[in-house]
This record gives sequence, structure tokens and C-alpha cells, in this order.
Amino acid sequence: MASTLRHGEFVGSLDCGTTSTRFMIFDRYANVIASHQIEFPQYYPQPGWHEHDAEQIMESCDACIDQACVELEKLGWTKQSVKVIGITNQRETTVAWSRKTGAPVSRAIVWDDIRVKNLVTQFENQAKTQGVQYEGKVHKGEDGLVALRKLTGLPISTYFSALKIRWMIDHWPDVKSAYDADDLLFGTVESWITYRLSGGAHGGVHVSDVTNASRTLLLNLRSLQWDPVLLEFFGLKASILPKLASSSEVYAHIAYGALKGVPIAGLAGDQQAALVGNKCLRQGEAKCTYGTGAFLLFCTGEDVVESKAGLLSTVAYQNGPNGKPVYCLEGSIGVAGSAIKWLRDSMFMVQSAADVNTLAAKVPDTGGLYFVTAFGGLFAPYWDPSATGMIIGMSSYTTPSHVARATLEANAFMTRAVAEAMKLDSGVDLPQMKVDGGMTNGDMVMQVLADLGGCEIVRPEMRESTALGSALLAGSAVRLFGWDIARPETLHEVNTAGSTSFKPTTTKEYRDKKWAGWQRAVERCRGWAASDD
Ligand SMILES: Nc1ncnc2c1ncn2[C@@H]1O[C@H](COP(=O)(O)OP(=O)(O)O)[C@@H](O)[C@H]1O
Ligand SMILES: O=P(O)(O)OC[C@H](O)CO
Repeated sequence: MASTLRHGEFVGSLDCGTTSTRFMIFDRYANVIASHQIEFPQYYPQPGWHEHDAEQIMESCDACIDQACVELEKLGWTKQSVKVIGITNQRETTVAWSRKTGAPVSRAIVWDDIRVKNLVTQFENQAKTQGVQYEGKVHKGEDGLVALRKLTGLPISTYFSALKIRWMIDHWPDVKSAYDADDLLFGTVESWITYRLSGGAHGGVHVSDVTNASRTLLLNLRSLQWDPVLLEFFGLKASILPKLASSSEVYAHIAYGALKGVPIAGLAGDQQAALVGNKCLRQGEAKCTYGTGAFLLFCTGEDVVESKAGLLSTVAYQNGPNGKPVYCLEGSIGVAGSAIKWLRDSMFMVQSAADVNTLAAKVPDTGGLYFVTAFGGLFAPYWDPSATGMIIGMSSYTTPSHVARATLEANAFMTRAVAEAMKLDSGVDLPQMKVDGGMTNGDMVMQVLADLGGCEIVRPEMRESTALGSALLAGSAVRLFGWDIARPETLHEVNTAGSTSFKPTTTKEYRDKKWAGWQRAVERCRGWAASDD
């Protein structure tokens, strides 16, 4: 019987976040035609440790692609209508697998895992005593740390992949023997998924894009090559590393399943993809995404801006192998939606993440409570692995509503901290901020952000900016719909849906008083974790 399905032109996006995978199929206007989402298991084997099973991530990707295609066919479209796909991912999470079998040799270590805390001190000392080679000279002492920052755009932190790979090789015998036998392949999540989708041990492509690579501490930020100085510094062999590529080009074709033969043509870390999805492609444009963590990215154009205020300099995107890289400043907040998940799953204060909004709205303020959600130390702009989570200001007056409200306020204070750092580095005060991500579904979350940050918060109707960004990168690589991210005017039809604005309802005096309280609270939680904790 002849198929009655229609043939169209769509672009797919596989968005593999920290807690879930989704595959979305977009049309030329960024309407979501079909999608499927699956949460995958989180493993917390010890305090501060956070692992994923890379095989389970892969299973969730396969199932999301297949199910979204089933959905597409139910709506009357052929699956061949999906012309190209992009992949976007939780960044820094470190996967180790076997070249011979294509299977993981260990659990993956997730970006917010802090088991490498002591390695931070060890490598900082190494940079100071042995020094770091930069511009033909060995820099020692504090200059050694500065040289590392200039090379990578990053501080030495538990956050980035090099320390996680080092730890895996030093502590997990299976990883060590694969490494010694030259059988080990390392990759961040986009690299792992691309490898497996393109055939795994049977011809799979081992590749990473420069946005993800810029989060490893191994990439030279300006040459966009793996840097031998950095590999030697962390004691790692180049043979484990993926080939480097831009964020928008054909890397490989899918080897099996519903979309067999479809090109994979966009790769980008989820935060950079959200920047592209918000069409913040030019210098001075910014967005903040609130998912598991929160990440404020400010596009600095073709210039690397070196932060003096605790932000990261990182690659925003590279449009094709010959495209000039575009950079950004990033304020990374380690804990955002994950604090709400903690209220739900560990404290049983709410039944769903959305309920936190109603619980917090029951009280007009926190009753003097501050909750520093430093579950994995403090990220930007503090970079302090010795800080721990802390609730301070409790009394017999305190109720779960005050804790819920303090959790939302923590999110707003952390945002203010990175926005102030951004202003110091760029000279730009953000009067308005574009936001997206799962946590922005909460109206109370949004209003607290506006009230404590003192700036207008603009929430687009279409909040799947991360998935959309990777779709734009993939579509642009093959000029689907005439898209070309180098020419933003070619994207004018994309995502023209409206937005909701949340304006501050507080006085400056109130905001500054609360901010002073937050700063005192942060000082109290710093240095709490001892090195042998
Ligand atoms: N209505 C809501 N209000 C507040 N937080 C929410 C709401 N809905 C989801 N979240 C939070 O958003 C996060 C999920 O966002 P998402 O962008 O899917 O994250 P990720 O990509 O990191 O997996 C969860 O941590 C959850 O707690
Ligand atoms: O899972 P998300 O969306 O919070 O993103 C995680 C980041 O990529 C970590 O750097």
C-alpha cells in the first residue's frame, strides 16, 4: 500500500542535559513539530560525587530519536523529512570508553562532581613551583596560574574535564589499563554520542567541537588546538583525545535506527547552543539559562576578553572549519534547578519542581533566612571548592515556605554576583536579561530574579533555546532553509513568538540591604570543607 505520509523539511536536535535527554524536530520557523524526552538515572555514590552511566545516556538518545520519529509519522510526516541533526550537551562531563569495543570503561564523572578537590590544590602548586610555559617563557608563582588562565580562559577547578580524566586514570584500574594499552578514548558527552551514533567501534567518528573542548583545560583558546603544554602539565597522552571540529559542519552520518543516513552537522555545549538559540550572535548580546545549573553568557565577538572578576573566557561558537571563532564571557553558577530538585527529592518539601513557586509565595519574605546553595563549592565568580551549602538565619519562626523562598533568592543572588562581575569585565550593565531553561517555567522564580537583581527579566514563549541553537548550527552547516548563522538576517523567520517580561517591584535600598546580607552569608560558608573531608 502506498504511503500516505507527506514529505517535508525539518531539522532535528538532540539535547542531552544533566538530568534528561530530549530530541526535538523543528520546522523553519522553530515550531516544535514532534519531540520526546526521557530522564536518565543520576548516581551519587559518595558526598560530592555525581556519576552517569554513559550507556544509559546513549539508550535515552536512541529512544528519544525513535519515539520522536514515531510521533512525526503519527502527525502525517515521513521520517525522511528530518534532513539533518545537531547535538548539544551538558558540558565537561567526562566519558571514558574503549577504542576496541566502543563500550564505556567506567561511569562518567559529571561536571558538578567535586571528588577532584584535592587535585585543584595539587595542580595549583605545580603551576606555581614548576611553572607554566607561555609565549616562550616559563612563568612561576602566581604568574604560573595567570599563564594557565591565559592559555585556557579557565581557572583550575573541579569543574573542568582534565582533572576528571586524571582522577579516572589514577583511581579506576580499568581506565588505567585501557590508557596504558592505548585503548582509551576520552570525550565529553557530544563526543560520546556522535561516536556511537556514527557506528561506535565499527567506524564511529571520534570528534569534539571547540565549544566543548574549551571546557577541558586542554584546549588553547586562541589556536583552538589541543595544547602540548597543557597535556604535559596534566600528564595526559594526546592519543585519547578526539579530533577537533567547528560547531557547524558535517561530522558524520547516523549509522542506524530511524534516522539512519542523516548527517550530524551541529555540535555545541548546551550553554553556547542556548546563546545561538537566543540569536545572541554578536558582541554585547547576553542570555542566562536556568537548568540544573545557571549560566550567564555574554558574547564578546572575535575578541577573547580576559576576565579580572572571576568569569570564564570561552568559545561561543565557530561557524564552519574556516569560520573565525566567536568568544564569550561566562558566569557559571553550579546550582540552580538542582537546589529545587533537592527540596523535592531529598527534603520532600514539595511534590513537583513547580510547587516550589506556590510554597515560596506563601510568605512575603524569607524572615531573615539565607540559603547559600554551594553544594559543590562555589563556582563563578568565587571559585571556592572549600565552600559548602549553608542555611543561616534560622529561628523557631522558620517554615518550609521560608526555605523555599530562600532557595529562589539564592538563585537571584548568584545571578547578581555574576552580572556584577560581567559589568566589571565588559563595562556593560545589563538593564534587561533574556532567560530560558526548565527553571524559568516558574513565575515566582522569575519575579524573585527581577526583584533582587533590579533588572527586567525577559522570558521567551519558546524556551527550548538550547535545542533550537543546535538545530540552527546543524541547519546552517547545510544551508537548510537558507540559514547561515554568519548572517543573522537569514534567521529572521525563526522563533518570532512573543515573550513575557518581569519587572522589579522593589526599591534599590531594599535590594542593596538583601545583597549585603547575602555577601555576609557567603563569607560564613567559605572554607568550611577541610581538605580531608
Ligand atoms: N516550574 C518550575 N519552577 C522552578 N524550577 C523548575 C520548574 N520546572 C523545572 N524546574 C527545574 O528545572 C530543572 C530542569 O531544567 P532543564 O533545563 O531541563 O535542566 P537540564 O538541562 O540541566 O537537565 C530542574 O532542576 C527543575 O528543578
Ligand atoms: O544541564 P544544564 O543545562 O544545567 O547544563 C550543564 C552545563 O553545561 C555544565 O557546564
